[in-house]
Amino acid sequence: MLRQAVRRVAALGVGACAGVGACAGVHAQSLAGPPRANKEIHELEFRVSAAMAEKFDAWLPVYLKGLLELPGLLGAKILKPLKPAATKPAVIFVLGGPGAGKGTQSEYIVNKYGYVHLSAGDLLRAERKSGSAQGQLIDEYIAEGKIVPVEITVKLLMNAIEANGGKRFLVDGFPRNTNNLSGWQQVTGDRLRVMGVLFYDCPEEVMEARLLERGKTSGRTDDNLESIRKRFRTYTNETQPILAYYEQQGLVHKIDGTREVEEVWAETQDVINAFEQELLEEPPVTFRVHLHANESLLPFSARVARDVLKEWGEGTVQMSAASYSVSDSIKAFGLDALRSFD
Ligand SMILES: Nc1ncnc2c1ncn2[C@@H]1O[C@H](COP(=O)(O)OP(=O)(O)O)[C@@H](O)[C@H]1O
Ligand SMILES: Nc1ccn([C@H]2C[C@H](O)[C@@H](COP(=O)(O)OP(=O)(O)O)O2)c(=O)n1
Repeated sequence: MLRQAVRRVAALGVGACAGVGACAGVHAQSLAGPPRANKEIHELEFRVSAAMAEKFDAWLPVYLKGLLELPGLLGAKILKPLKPAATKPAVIFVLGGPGAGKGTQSEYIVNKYGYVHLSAGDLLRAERKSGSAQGQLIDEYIAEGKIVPVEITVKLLMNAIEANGGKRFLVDGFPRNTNNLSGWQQVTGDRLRVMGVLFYDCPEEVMEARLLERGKTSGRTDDNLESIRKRFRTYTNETQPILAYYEQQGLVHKIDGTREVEEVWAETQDVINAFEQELLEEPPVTFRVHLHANESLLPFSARVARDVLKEWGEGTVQMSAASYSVSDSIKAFGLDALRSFD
């Protein structure tokens, strides 16, 4: 009987069985074609939960290098460079007028959900205090209720994000104008995943009363009536258009910030829970590898299945394997374009 040009050998959970051939559910899918060459390309596909994808991406090339020591294995290529959304740090922006309750709710979120809280205002105030060259400029902007140039703010934010290495960030009080927004987009590109915007909506008279109260103890140079009013103008003229921008993208979650802290918190949790759910439901990431070998797929696939099970445990990685004769696979996959892992 003619050997099939393509044999889809298995679609199995690595944890489900010890060897490919022994698995229930193994099936052969026949595609017409005469036998060509002895050499085969073994295509292995790994489906990895989004949460594990980054670690798997780091492990796979190292593992394949070791695997190449096996006799009969001629080479290995990783087909798909990895850049899934799931591996990017998630960012939630927290916006609202001065005194709307951004900092208060952010603290609650940090305590319950473990997000890293980055307040643009706090970072700027810390930078000012550190006595850096730009300290005086920051000082003037803050007292005047104006928005500091983004080159300064985005650098502080990115330094904090990179230094922290966390996965979920609350970016509070940013982006506050178009300059903030474009600077952020330029610097972060697609490295971060913006999940949405928490927007605390509160009328000026409520915010003003809160800020004057806060000013009795905050020690902030801008919690006085003159600066507060300037900040309100900046908020209306510069920040509200940013909210409109994100609203158009369906990313804004508006929360009535006038109510008691606990009531605001209850609604905040609903929004964060929805984000958390979204992050959990991230689809798995698929990695594809081609192994070049002399004949016989089964021993290699079984070996990889065992190794993956040992390394990653039951049910973590789903693996399937297929075998192609070299002449067919060159056509099917444009092998010239493949990325070598080394
Ligand atoms: N829902 C609320 N009801 C009453 N006071 C609040 C509420 N949320 C915050 N505050 C108080 O109002 C002031 C401003 O809140 P804060 O969280 O610092 O606002 P923001 O970070 O938006 O400037 C603080 O003194 C805070 O304790
Ligand atoms: N993205 C930002 C955030 C804050 N700032 C400056 C200007 C703001 O009036 C002050 C205070 O901001 P902060 O968010 O700490 O406090 P309020 O929301 O105004 O109460 O910091 C900025 O220049 N750019």
